Amino acid sequence: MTSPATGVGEVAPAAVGPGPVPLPDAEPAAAAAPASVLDPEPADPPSAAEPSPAPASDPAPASSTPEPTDDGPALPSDQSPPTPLSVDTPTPVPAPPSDPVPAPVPAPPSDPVPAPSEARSSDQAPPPEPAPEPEPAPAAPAPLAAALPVRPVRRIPASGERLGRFTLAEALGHGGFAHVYRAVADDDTEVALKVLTGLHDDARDRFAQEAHLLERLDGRGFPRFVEAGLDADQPWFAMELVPGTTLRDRVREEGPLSGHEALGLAKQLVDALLVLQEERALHRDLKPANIMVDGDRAVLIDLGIAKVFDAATSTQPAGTVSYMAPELFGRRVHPRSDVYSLGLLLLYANTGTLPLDLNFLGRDLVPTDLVDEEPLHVVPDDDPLPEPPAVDRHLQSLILAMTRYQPNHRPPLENIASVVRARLASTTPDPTLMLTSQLLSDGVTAAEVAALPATDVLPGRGHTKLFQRDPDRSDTPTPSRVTEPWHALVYDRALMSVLAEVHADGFDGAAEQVVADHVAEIGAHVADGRTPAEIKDWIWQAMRWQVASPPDGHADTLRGWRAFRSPEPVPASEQVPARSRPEPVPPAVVPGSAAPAPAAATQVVRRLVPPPQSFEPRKSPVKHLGPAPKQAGPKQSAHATRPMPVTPPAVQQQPASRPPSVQPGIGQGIGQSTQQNARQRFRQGIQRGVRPAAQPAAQPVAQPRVRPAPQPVVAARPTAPAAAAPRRRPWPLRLLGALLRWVPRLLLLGAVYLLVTQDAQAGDPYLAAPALAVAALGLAALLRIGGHAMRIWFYVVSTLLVGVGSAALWATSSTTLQLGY
Ligand SMILES: Nc1ncnc2c1ncn2[C@@H]1O[C@H](COP(=O)(O)OP(=O)(O)OP(=O)(O)O)[C@@H](O)[C@H]1O
Repeated sequence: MTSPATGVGEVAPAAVGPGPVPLPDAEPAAAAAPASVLDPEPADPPSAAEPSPAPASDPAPASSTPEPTDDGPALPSDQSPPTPLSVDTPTPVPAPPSDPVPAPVPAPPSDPVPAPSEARSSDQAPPPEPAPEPEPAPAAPAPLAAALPVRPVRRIPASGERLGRFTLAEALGHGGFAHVYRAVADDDTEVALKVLTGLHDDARDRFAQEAHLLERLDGRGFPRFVEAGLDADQPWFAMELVPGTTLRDRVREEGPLSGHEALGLAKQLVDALLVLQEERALHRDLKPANIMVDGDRAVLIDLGIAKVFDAATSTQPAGTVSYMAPELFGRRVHPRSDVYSLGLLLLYANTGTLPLDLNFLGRDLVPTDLVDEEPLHVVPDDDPLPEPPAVDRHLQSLILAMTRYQPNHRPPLENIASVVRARLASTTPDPTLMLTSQLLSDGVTAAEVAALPATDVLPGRGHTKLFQRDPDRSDTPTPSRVTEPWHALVYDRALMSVLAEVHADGFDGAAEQVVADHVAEIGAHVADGRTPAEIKDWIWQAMRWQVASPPDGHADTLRGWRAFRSPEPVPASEQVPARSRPEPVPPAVVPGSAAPAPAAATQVVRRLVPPPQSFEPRKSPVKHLGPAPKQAGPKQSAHATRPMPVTPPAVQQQPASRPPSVQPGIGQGIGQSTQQNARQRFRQGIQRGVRPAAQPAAQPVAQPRVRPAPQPVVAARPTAPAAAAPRRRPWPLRLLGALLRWVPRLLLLGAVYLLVTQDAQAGDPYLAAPALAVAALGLAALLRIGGHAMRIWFYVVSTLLVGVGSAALWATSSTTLQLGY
């Protein structure tokens, strides 16, 4: 699924939890920062000089250290015989060792492992390197070692190791749960060998499923299956080594494909997906990094999260955010979910770019959605602004049909295949092929369709009715409003920055409170009636974060997280005076937000430069180290002082080409408005006691040149709902909110007062106190739904106590009366 550098928007499933440690980032600054989620393409892969994924050269200790795994202690190499796939053998899982001890680290090789491209260009396979000698791991400082939780990490094999009859050569890439190597068989044939390195609960099963599926696919559009060792302590399988490069790298290096080339690519991919469909499976992770291209041949790789389609729902959110079909965010897998991703993939192939938030629009796309008017790169002042990439008109209608919001409005693969073939043969395809019976039943007659030219676009209105063409109007209709504005919270970098921290530290329980506070701050209407818990769950799905657990001794609450983050106050001698405290450096670029402006005054940044990284779940070193504000070590302080993001001035002046509601951000608007609040929170509480990192003096930045937004384009965008306006609620409203939050407390106090003062003999009603308590609970619940931070559990417990107390009093007094006292 991923190449050496996990991409932005590629939230590797197994980068969560106790999976292997990803490659160290090339840029330290980038490494320190959480990053953008939805950029379509990953950061550039490391160069040959950079550490390779091969463990021997990977300085990440967790990656290179053979440690005990959940399947048992790691072995230096796997010599087990291959398993014939036709026989399903249950995998023995040895009990984990009771007392895991750090295992030796393979000695680093003297020469860096050659980069895949270098190795592939060579005709001769490099001679197998001798297995590295284990050497004792360097002793960690005692206090630090004690602070580190013991996490089982499956070892990552080194070049030169043998698996079955194969000798591993260089690493070709890795994802969250497996590493792929070029390997040489005893008979000198070359294969791509995939080794399981992730430690998810179901990693073994998923891995075996991938191998079995690959075998069944028999090389039709996928690498040919060769052999597997699934019973091994570290399972592996060998497959055809597909020459060439990924589509992502090809587009980056050689530019976008022409319309005809993209249609040729579409044909091969649709055929491959039809084969997959025959096997009743879905790929679920179609993206340019998962397509190998070699000349005109395209091969789909990485069936790691392919799902054999047996139900309408999935328990596991999966996919790469930028290319994910909207229904997958809600865990509803549909047989046409791959059709959606393929549509966006073709857009990327043909234009070399993918607008950031297409799958968050909540409606069918229109032609203007497909191009991003803002240039992707740094433009010197004197240069003319580059034209936005144009989509081939034949592809455009195809892409618009394939990316319809409702899965059953998308054409089936068979129809897409027919249209693509017709286009490649320069004949006119039947226009009804791009429609579905569902779409027709929603309001378009076959006659209407036949009246449209075959190459025409059939934009949807909302996602139910087709646009009825008005002969007097040539412009595109304005689509209906965005239906799910709260989805845009994922672009809110202030919120996402805190959530990424909370999650990285293992405090998922605190996240709900963070969301509740944030929504209450920016306006409850943004939540669109969703509860903080629902929003939090959705964000976890969208980011593919798995449930984490907090470090021992800390409650999984916001308070617990704060305590974890700042257990000790910073001594006065080390505190930086508030006024001289430097502004925090923007740590991350989240989708749609802008990157820091370059230093050179002659250049401006139009959008994300360099490509931002995704929030990689659970990569924060803080989860191991805990807050150490007093320790001045650069690594710790770099993370511990990770500040709330601040938009650099040059970037704030950028024109938004999308309305704020659908743009990365509710984003720009609310992101900015909440930035101050978030920063305030940052200073006041969330990172109390942590000093922000020093920041170099701000560089002078040129005013960005603003491309005047073409009016029709802006008009064609959805209008911003009220939720989008940058806002901080006016003080009377905030005061009213604070007063309202006091009402349930007062009601509860009244209930308790009644309870303790009521006098049975005076005939006081026993129901008054419970009634007041219930009213307090109800009001608190309403306020909570409205986005206020209320502790519902407190009201529930209090109501129960008042009820029980009243009942007890009533029982006592009636007994007393009956006895005649
Ligand atoms: N058959 C193959 N031939 C050549 N190169 C391959 C082959 N399979 C994978 N690769 C290379 O290895 C890289 C990683 O492969 P893949 O995406 O399958 O890894 P993964 O560990 O399954 O990813 P994830 O865990 O994210 O699902 C690819 O980007 C590609 O460069």
